Amino acid sequence: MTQTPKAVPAPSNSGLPFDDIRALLTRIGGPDEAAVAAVRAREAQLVKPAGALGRLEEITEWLAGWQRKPTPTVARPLVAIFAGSHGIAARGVSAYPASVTRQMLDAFGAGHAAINQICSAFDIGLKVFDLASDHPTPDFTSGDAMSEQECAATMAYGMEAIAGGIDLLVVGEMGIGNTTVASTLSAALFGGEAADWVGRGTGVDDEGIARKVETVEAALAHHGAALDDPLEALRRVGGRELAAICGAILAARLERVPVVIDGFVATAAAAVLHALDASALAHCIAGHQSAEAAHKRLLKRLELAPILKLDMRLGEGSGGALAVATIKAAVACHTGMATFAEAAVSGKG
Ligand SMILES: Cc1cc2ncn([C@H]3O[C@H](COP(=O)(O)O)[C@@H](O)[C@H]3O)c2cc1C
Ligand SMILES: O=C(O)c1cccnc1
Repeated sequence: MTQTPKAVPAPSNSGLPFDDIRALLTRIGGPDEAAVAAVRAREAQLVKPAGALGRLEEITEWLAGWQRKPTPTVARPLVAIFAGSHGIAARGVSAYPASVTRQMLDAFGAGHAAINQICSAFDIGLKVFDLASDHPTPDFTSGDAMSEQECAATMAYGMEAIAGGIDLLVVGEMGIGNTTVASTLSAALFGGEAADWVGRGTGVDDEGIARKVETVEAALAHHGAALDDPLEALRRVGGRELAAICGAILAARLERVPVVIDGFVATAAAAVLHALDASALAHCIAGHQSAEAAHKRLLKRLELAPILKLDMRLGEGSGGALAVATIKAAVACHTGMATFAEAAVSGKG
């Protein structure tokens, strides 16, 4: 595992950093239809009843279309864990202390966490991006989590996740208190009652739930109509790991790397891009549906169908990494199976 050095995102020198992000969004294109057609043509000849691999066939088409090649690969998949810390954690919105974020970064480095085991079980690379996690962002019930420059620079840092020739990216996160961040951002983007977007996260009790609802409501009241712009919502009531996830997803689109989104927190980050451009997540797939009820709600809004439902509520990219195993199997079937002719098996009568 590679652990990148601690980095405090440098302020960007460009006058209007969010304009740079919006400009990148205008450059996103569609999938390679010829690659999709090639996959379909081969799929039809493989030695199985037509369509019998169900969603695996769709997954192979999706991968080929966004990798822009007729024979898709999952040879260099990577889980990127983005880590941040949050001023709102001091409001008692998590079942665990904020110090756990730093301790878990050490655990990732030592190979002690769940994500380490899943990545090694399926031969997936793992990189941790520490987004100044020793410096919490301000409490967003009374201020902004980030300045525009910090938010844009953090998005740019997240873009580094696609470096090194990877062919599939899983976006995951670590940051005590960040399910409340995800709830606030979701409420800002989609409206509805705060309670609809709040869940137990690491396992808060009913009082913890009440504090989470109160935090979301206070943030919405403080920022008001400024949250109508999705990038403003991200910088005001988001967090660094969520901004970096947005950057990573956007860069992946421009560099032909399909993306597997992990749980509620990662999906809330992705929702910012969707709010900016409804086609911005077409190269993304939902790895799983987490046990956090708001995740189901969010996936529905984004029209993303999860590959797995395992009642997981961990984060760290864990559900996304498990989905990579399924995606690998889909590609193995597509590329390794024989055709009816090669296997000398009779076709449909
Ligand atoms: C030991 C430990 C390992 C984790 N790995 C991911 N998370 C997850 O829990 C946090 C979000 O939940 P909340 O909003 O309730 O704090 C994030 O750090 C997330 O990735 C963990 C949490 C803990 C305690
Ligand atoms: O679904 C998630 O992303 C999640 C749920 C609980 C705790 N941390 C993350």
